[in-house]
Amino acid sequence: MLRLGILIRVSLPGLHANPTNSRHSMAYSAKIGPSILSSDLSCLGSECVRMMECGADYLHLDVMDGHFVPNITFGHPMVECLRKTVGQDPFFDMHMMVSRPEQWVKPMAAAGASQYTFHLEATTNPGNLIKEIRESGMKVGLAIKPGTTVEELAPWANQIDMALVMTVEPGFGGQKFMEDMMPKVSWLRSQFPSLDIEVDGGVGPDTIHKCAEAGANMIVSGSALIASDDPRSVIALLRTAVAEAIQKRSLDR
Ligand SMILES: O=C(CO)[C@H](O)[C@H](O)COP(=O)(O)O
Ligand SMILES: [Fe+2]
Repeated sequence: MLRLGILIRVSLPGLHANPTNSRHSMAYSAKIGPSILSSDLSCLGSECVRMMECGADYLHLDVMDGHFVPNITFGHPMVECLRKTVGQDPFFDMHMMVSRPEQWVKPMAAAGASQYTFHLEATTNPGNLIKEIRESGMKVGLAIKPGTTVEELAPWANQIDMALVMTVEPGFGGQKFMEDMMPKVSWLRSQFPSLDIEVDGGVGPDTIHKCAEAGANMIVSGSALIASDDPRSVIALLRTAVAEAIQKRSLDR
């Protein structure tokens, strides 16, 4: 039986697009981040605590503004309350499905966000936004919608901590997983072997193996996990699938 959360070291000379300027460490691991979008929103704090107690590695918090996507969720005041409820330790990955993501960097940092994941489609100046996020003390995630090519993300890959490949059109939980996004993940993994690569949308026990084989290591799961009678087992299953794929990839080298 594999130990959960297996960590591997990768060393593939020549494959990284720009190894000398890369921010990525030479290790990545399987991490599972529940999306609490599908939970009872009147109990967000206790749902976050429940997910962490069930073995989640981080929390994926979906911020929607009703403009970039046709839905509204919550903003930084809610994040501040969640931080107080769960304490300092849990990692908050803010999935910012908002227009003008620049305007929420400082409020989110002050509220206790750990990583600010913005959409490439939402800004005209990704370089400046990356700099502002980092100066605010957060990690940087860069997300692309299904219609955006991975080549458009590539120029920024060495400046970010995580790339998010959306596997549904952003806006709603509970949608069908888009398997045709997997070539994007495979390409990113081949070009940036140590980059954290996240998938989000329709991911659960039925679809995790496609994501893991393609090379994703940060797994967002919403409805499949939250609605489960046994979220602890689902989290363990997802993590094991990713950890085994990481180990297989390292052995294949
Ligand atoms: O960003 C999102 C939607 O835009 C959510 O994170 C995502 O949909 C997770 O929920 P599910 O696993 O139910 O698809
Ligand atoms: Fe999300």
